[in-house]
Amino acid sequence: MLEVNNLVKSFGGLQVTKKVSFEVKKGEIFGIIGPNGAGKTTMFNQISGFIKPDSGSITFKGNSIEKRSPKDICKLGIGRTFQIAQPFPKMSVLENVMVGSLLRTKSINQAREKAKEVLDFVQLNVPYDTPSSNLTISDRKRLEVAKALATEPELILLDEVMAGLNQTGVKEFINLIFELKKRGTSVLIIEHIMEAMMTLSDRILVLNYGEEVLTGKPQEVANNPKVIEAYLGDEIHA
Ligand SMILES: Nc1ncnc2c1ncn2[C@@H]1O[C@H](COP(=O)(O)OP(=O)(O)OP(=O)(O)O)[C@@H](O)[C@H]1O
Repeated sequence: MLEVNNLVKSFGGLQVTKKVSFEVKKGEIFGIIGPNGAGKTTMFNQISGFIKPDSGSITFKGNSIEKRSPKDICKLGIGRTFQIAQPFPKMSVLENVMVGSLLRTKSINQAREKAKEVLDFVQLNVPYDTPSSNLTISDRKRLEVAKALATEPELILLDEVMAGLNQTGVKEFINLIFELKKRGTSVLIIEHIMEAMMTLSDRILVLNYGEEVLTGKPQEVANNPKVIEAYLGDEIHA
């Protein structure tokens, strides 16, 4: 479904994506992990068109997308969330989600119905007219996912949607993501909560300093000494 090939990106002298390649299959939950600054969000930004790679290619359902705009990429079927959720603060939760659903329809009524359906699916259990600025962290995360889902993605990129949640919140999110998979949506996920990544992911790519350390099943990744070293860094030598 998604193929990333030899992707390279530098900011000034800092190379943050170093010839990274991977593919996400239809229906798969594919995780990306790595220490802070490893280049995970930069990878999402390239896939979703917010920054352009210096070289390499990204193909989605056979379409080359590395030079396309974020809107075109979203229309093709890739939705994303942002690490720092930024809802439109003066708008209600329903209106926020309608911004997403209006990508697929010009009818306000249809957009509203779609937005309600998505809000119910993510279990954002507040009245539809609640101003988004009044939401708790956990509900903001749900709204962030709802906005992305309203664009009807075939592949959704989730960037640390569980950060800051308590254990119950994390469990609820894991169930939600499994539910997405059941509905046929492919998922590319970045998360620091290792337990969640190990439970959810079919396969995991480990990045360190912009480079692939390993791609494998959760168990292979958890037991790999290179991965442990990437995480512990200097501590392991101390
Ligand atoms: N627009 C930018 N300009 C310059 N440097 C950037 C830019 N965006 C990211 N970087 C740098 O690129 C590196 C990778 O950042 P990125 O946000 O992709 O890491 P990450 O793996 O997502 O980290 P975290 O887990 O902390 O979110 C960091 O050193 C960061 O400072």
